[in-house]
Amino acid sequence: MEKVILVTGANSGIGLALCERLLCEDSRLQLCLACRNMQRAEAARSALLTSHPDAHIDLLHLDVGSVRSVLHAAHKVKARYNRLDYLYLNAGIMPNPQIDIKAFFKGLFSSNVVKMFATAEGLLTQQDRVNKDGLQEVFATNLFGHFVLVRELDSILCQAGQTSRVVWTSSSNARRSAFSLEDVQHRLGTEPYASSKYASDLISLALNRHNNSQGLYSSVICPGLVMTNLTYGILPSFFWTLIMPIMYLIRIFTNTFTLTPYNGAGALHSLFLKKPESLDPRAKYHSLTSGMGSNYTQPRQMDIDDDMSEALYVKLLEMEKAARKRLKEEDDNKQAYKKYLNQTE
Ligand SMILES: NC(=O)C1=CN([C@@H]2O[C@H](COP(=O)(O)OP(=O)(O)OC[C@H]3O[C@@H](n4cnc5c(N)ncnc54)[C@H](OP(=O)(O)O)[C@@H]3O)[C@@H](O)[C@H]2O)C=CC1
Ligand SMILES: CC(C)=CCC[C@@H](C)[C@H]1CC[C@H]2C3=C(CC[C@]12C)[C@@]1(C)CCC(=O)[C@@H](C)[C@@H]1CC3
Repeated sequence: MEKVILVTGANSGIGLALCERLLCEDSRLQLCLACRNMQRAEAARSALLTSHPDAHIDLLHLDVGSVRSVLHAAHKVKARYNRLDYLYLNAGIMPNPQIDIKAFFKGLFSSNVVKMFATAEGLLTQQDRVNKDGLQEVFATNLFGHFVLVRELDSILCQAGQTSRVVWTSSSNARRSAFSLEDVQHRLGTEPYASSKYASDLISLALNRHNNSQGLYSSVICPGLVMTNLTYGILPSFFWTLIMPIMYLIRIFTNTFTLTPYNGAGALHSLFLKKPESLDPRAKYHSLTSGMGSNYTQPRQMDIDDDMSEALYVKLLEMEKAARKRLKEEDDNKQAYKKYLNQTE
């Protein structure tokens, strides 16, 4: 049987570019596009089929920000496939981003200018909100839903005599100082995106510790700065169009300005080609682009430690248990109410 690959957030940007690159690599792959909006998912499948008419592309409804949707989607995946070779955890959000203009101009004339363009450290804040599960939306989407998905798919990811891979689309915006074990959802701060991405770096390390012996390997990548719906949400699109020539100019000095989704998906693609045993669990694999526009991948050590990653892993397990309990209670209450209605009729 051909390799089975599931990509979350596959209908646009980096996720869609990854699917295109994977099909160019091997058009016989079984691709599963896991998306929250089926209309956009259909459009993505049509676009992929235009360039690869014989490709095997399935769609799966998945709202990674909802635990119920994750459990339902995982159930469907297990019914559809008897193996899962690659699970790309790519869906992500950055709601209500705000740029600190003063910090931007200050950074522009400081020795930290290259770092500022690569990581946006000190430049970017977001306004988060609580979702239906009672969780912070950024945490729920970028981290927790994906964590529950990996756990739920464990039976087809960890199979005897076979290796499987989980790849997280993290970011160079991930920063230890934006994350706190006392506030893993980042309820109290203004950098939920940086916090959620740092948490995904930690969780990847923990997944390796707990699952390598069963043949499951986890890695993290950073796509660089890519022009997608996510980045277009940061500033008005006319502004981006206006500064595009400047962006290409900056790329001469900053290899992290990958700019196109194709370039951004470079590290995701290169991990597909690498043997899992050869990967460094403490490295983040960066998509980079030279001034002339050629694309390459480079591993860089992450600022993470085992104790913190284990502590977060334990916390997420507890949160997962609580979420499952809450959903079960909801289902039981619904059942009891239905029964009551039937009896009173
Ligand atoms: N662009 C950049 O410069 C960088 C991006 N990244 C990361 O790359 C990843 C992909 O983002 P990018 O391609 O840039 O942006 P896009 O907005 O184009 O892609 C994000 C994808 O995630 C999906 N998504 C969002 N929320 C959910 C949800 N609750 N359930 C299911 N799918 C969801 C979106 O679906 P929909 O179309 O329905 O919204 C979309 O398909 C993200 O994790 C992002 O954080 C990291 C570093 C830099
Ligand atoms: C290029 C010019 C002249 C102005 C743009 C300034 C900022 C809008 C821009 C500078 C660094 C960028 C950046 C990101 C967003 C846009 C910037 C802040 C990200 C935070 C986008 C999402 C990510 O995950 C990061 C890897 C990006 C880091 C750099």
